[in-house]
Amino acid sequence: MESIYLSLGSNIGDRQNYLKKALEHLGSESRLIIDKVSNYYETAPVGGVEQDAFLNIAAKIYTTCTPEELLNIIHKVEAKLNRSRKVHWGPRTLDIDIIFWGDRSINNEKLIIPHKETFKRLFVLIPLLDIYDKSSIFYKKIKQSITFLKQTEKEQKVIRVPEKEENTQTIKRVVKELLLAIGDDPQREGVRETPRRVAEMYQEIFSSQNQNEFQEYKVFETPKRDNSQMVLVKDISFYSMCEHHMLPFFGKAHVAYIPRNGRIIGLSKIPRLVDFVSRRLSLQEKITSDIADTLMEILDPVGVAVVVEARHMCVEMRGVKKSNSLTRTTYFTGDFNSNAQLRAEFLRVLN
Ligand SMILES: Nc1ncnc2c1ncn2[C@@H]1O[C@H](COP(=O)(O)OP(=O)(O)OP(=O)(O)O)[C@@H](O)[C@H]1O
Ligand SMILES: Nc1nc2c(c(=O)[nH]1)N=C(CO)CN2
Repeated sequence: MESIYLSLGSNIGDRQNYLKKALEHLGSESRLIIDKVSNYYETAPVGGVEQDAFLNIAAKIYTTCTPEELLNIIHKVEAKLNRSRKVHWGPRTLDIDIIFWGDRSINNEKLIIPHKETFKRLFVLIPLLDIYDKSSIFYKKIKQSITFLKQTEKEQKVIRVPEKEENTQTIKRVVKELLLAIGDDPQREGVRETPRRVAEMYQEIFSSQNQNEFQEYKVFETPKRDNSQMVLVKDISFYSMCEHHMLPFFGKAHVAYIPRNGRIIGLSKIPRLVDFVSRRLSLQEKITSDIADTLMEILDPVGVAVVVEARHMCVEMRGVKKSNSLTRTTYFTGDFNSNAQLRAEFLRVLN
C-alpha cells in the first residue's frame, strides 16, 4: 500500500489540542490508518500574512480511499475543528495538506500532489523528515531542501516542542535537582513526591503558556446602541507567576468597557479572560494591558479600562521584604484614554 504523508498546522487557540483532535478524527475513519506522527514544531508564519506562530506536525497514513475521497475527509475534519477560509495563507485553527502520495504525481483542478509548496517550506519538511522513509523517493530532496532553506530562509524558524509527557519528566528531574541544590534530600519522606506534585501544578497554573488566543467567548448583539453605557466587572480574583522570579503575584482585577453599537460578551467571560492572561509567566503591567488589548480585539468597544491591584511574593518574601504593599496598575484604551471625565467616572464607581 502506498505511504501518504500529510502536513498539519494550527495557529489559533489551543493549537496542540486542535492537532491532536485532527489526528483523532482522521484515525477514527474506517478506511484510514495513521502509521506515524512527527514531533510537534513551533514555526514562524510563512507567506507574508502577519499572524501568530504555528504549531506544525506531519503524519504518515495508509488509506483505501482515492485522493479525492481523502481530500473530502480532510475538509470534513477541518470544518469540524472550526476551520474558516477567510484569508489565503492566513490564520487557522487547522490546516491539513496532502504532501505525498507514494511516488505519484497528481494534477487536476482539485489536487496537486506533491503539494506545490512542499520544497519551499521548512515547516513542512522538518516534521516530515521525522517520519519519512529513508528508502523512499523524495528522501534525498527533502534533506537537500532543508539544508538549502536553512541557509537562505533565515526567517523560517522551526523549533521542536517537547511533548507534554516529556515536559512532565523534565520538570520532575529539574525539581529533584533543585531540591539537591538547595541542600535538601530528594529521598526524604516529606519531599519524595514533590517533583511530581510540582509538575502537575505547573500544568495547571501555566495552562495558557502556549496559547496565543482567547477563545472562550461569544459576542452578543443587543438593541442598546447609544455607545455610552459602561459595563464594569469588579473584584475579579486572579493568581499569576512573575516572570522574573517564578513567584506568585495575586490580587484583584477590575474591568470596564463601553460597548459599541450594543455589542457585548457574557459577563462571566471577563473573569475567564483574566484567568486566561494570568495562567502563564507574566508581569502585572502585562496582565493589565493583555486584558484591555484582548477586549479591544474581540469586541471593538468604545473603550476599555482595567485596574489591577496585586501583592507580589517577590517583593514580600525577598529583596526589600515589604509585606502587604499593594501594586496598582491601570490601562485605558479608546474613550477612557482620551476622555478624562469618563476615566474619573470609572475610578469613582470603583471606589
Ligand atoms: N496537495 C493538496 N492538499 C490539500 N489541498 C490541495 C492540495 N492540492 C490542491 N489542493 C486544493 O487547495 C484548496 C485550498 O486548500 P487550503 O485552503 O488548505 O489552502 P491554503 O492552506 O490556504 O494554502 P496551501 O495549500 O498552500 O497551504 C483545497 O480545497 C484543495 O482543493
Ligand atoms: N509556519 C507556518 N506558516 C504557514 C502555514 C503553516 O502551517 N505554518 N500554513 C500556511 C497556509 O497553508 C501559511 N503559512
